[in-house]
Amino acid sequence: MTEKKNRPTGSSTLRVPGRARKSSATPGSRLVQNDSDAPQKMRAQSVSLRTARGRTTAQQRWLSRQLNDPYVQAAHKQGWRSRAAFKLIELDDRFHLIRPGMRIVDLGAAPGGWTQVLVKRGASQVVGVDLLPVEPVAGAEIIEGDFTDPEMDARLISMLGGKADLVVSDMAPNTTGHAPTDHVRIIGLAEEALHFAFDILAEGGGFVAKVFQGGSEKAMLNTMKQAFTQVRHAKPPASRKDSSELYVVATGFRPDRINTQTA
Ligand SMILES: C[S@@+](CC[C@H](N)C(=O)[O-])C[C@H]1O[C@@H](n2cnc3c(N)ncnc32)[C@H](O)[C@@H]1O
Repeated sequence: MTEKKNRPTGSSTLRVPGRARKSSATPGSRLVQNDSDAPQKMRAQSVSLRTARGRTTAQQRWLSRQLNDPYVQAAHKQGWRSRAAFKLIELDDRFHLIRPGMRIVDLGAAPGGWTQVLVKRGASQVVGVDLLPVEPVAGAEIIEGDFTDPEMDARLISMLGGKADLVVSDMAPNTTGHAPTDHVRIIGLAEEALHFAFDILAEGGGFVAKVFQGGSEKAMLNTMKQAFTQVRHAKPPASRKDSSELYVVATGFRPDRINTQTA
């Protein structure tokens, strides 16, 4: 198993309802919105005025965007816990990543939207982890904890009880508002996820991770190109246009191509 301390730092088209209708989905309702570009950004804008209802202007803006977001409304209607669920649905529709009977690890699972999709699309075993608590998802096991803890890999591997067919990571650190810092942080998480994938993936397995548009992930991409048959970038339609997030999708894991330098 790769030691964490040695690791580098660092469709069917979705039919969404029209934008006009108001939804009952508010931040207090069951649908939890924790995409990387949401409340953290709000917190970063610390200087803001409070409205008559006690919300900051940034909170007011976020709420208004939520209420007018067709994906938020569709998630609420269809029972997904996050609008992020649609990102995985769209990625899967395009790349055919999830197949019945698969064993899958879900990194950064809260509030559980991707986990729901994985189970719904037939995964036989789903193991997830998040810093935040996640309400149980039938058919999945989720640990509350930090994926970067040195013992977390072993815990996840033992819970899965065998090799994984797919590792997905939607992990996003709290954003600082300083793009280069945010980029380095998210790439650090994605690299950890990749090296974990090297430890746990079966031959032919797949890997999906959230990254931010930037440039410094070249080293990670080169490593991935050695270890997988195909590596592509994708920005699913559900990913907000004003967010620099995108996903790297690697398929056809080739364990024989992993050498000590790569791992
Ligand atoms: C965008 S959300 C994931 C949304 C999820 N895919 C869904 O559909 O519901 C990103 C998550 O990454 C988690 N995260 C960030 N850093 C983490 C870490 N070091 N270990 C575990 N989870 C982490 C955050 O707590 C957050 O819940």
